[in-house]
Amino acid sequence: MENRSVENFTPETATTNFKSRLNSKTELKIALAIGNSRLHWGLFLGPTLQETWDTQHLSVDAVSQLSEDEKTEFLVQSAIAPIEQKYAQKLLSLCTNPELASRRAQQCVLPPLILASVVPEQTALWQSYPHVHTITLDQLPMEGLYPTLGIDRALTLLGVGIQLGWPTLVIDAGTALTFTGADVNRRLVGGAILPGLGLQLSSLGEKTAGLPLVTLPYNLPQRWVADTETAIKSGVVYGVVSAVNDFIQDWLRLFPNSKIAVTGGDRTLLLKYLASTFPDTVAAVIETPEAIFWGFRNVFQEGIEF
Ligand SMILES: Nc1ncnc2c1ncn2[C@@H]1O[C@H](COP(=O)(O)OP(=O)(O)OP(=O)(O)O)[C@@H](O)[C@H]1O
Ligand SMILES: CC(C)(CO)[C@@H](O)C(=O)NCCC(=O)O
Ligand SMILES: [K+]
Repeated sequence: MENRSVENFTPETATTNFKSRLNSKTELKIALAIGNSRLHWGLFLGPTLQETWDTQHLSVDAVSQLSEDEKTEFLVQSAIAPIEQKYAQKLLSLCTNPELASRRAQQCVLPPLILASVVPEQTALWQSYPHVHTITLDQLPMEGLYPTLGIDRALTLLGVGIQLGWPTLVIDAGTALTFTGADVNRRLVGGAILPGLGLQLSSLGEKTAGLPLVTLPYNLPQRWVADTETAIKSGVVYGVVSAVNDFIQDWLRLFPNSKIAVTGGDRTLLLKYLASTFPDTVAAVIETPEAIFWGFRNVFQEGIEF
């Protein structure tokens, strides 16, 4: 296994790596986790996660107006351009012949794209990428998964469990806020789903006549307040931290030695609010922004051919 971390991975070494690895189809992989708000990308060289980045969803309408070849070209560019930009390396430089995209894709070494998606409409778009594979629940070495469980929850749980140890509780502060826990036998114990911090704010702003759209405060707001904006912030923030604290405490009663990880786009703010309200609880929580990619890595290591 390669002993290289994201920290000491420079554009220079990347360029060398890409050049030397371009012909090794199995080494370079692009992992794409499709969430409800955005796309989360990870670049793997062998088992090593090199880089992560986020982008917007693709526009379903815009893509549907493209011809098949244009679609392929667009998807390849969407996946590859951020990598080329980061490493100042033309991944497809051997393939600049402006011929048909599909022919071009066939002739080039294109990293396979491995999807884990909870948004079927977005999954469908990516099927025109020349070398795409979708991870499903049955491929994960875990017990007790129920058929409608989100693949993001399962993959993240697997990643954290393998990286940090079992039992494991994962809190994903994304569009939805989820709790997902498994025991020492990698068996899903269960979890819970509630609207995420951002979604609570946007639904109040959008579904009421009298409430404005507000953003998440940088610090813990006052609890008892006499203005509308802060009252919304107070309700959402104190509601969420109380719920999170309560789920964690209950989980620790069941599994006193459990690892507890928090991930998702709102994790840093959530941790900050928790630190101000339940410092003892937050001391037990590990911030794991790349947790879902740990899950991808495990799937890659399981020996499934992509
Ligand atoms: N640059 C950003 N763009 C969009 N959302 C962001 C950004 N930075 C932080 N966030 C926060 O991330 C939250 C969404 O989290 P995340 O991106 O993890 O969700 P998701 O993975 O798309 O959704 P889910 O996993 O719940 O389906 C939003 O509530 C928002 O407040
Ligand atoms: C809960 C979300 C939206 C979180 O991304 C996703 O995991 C999902 O759509 N899950 C399906 C339902 C379930 O996990 O039980
Ligand atoms: K839905």
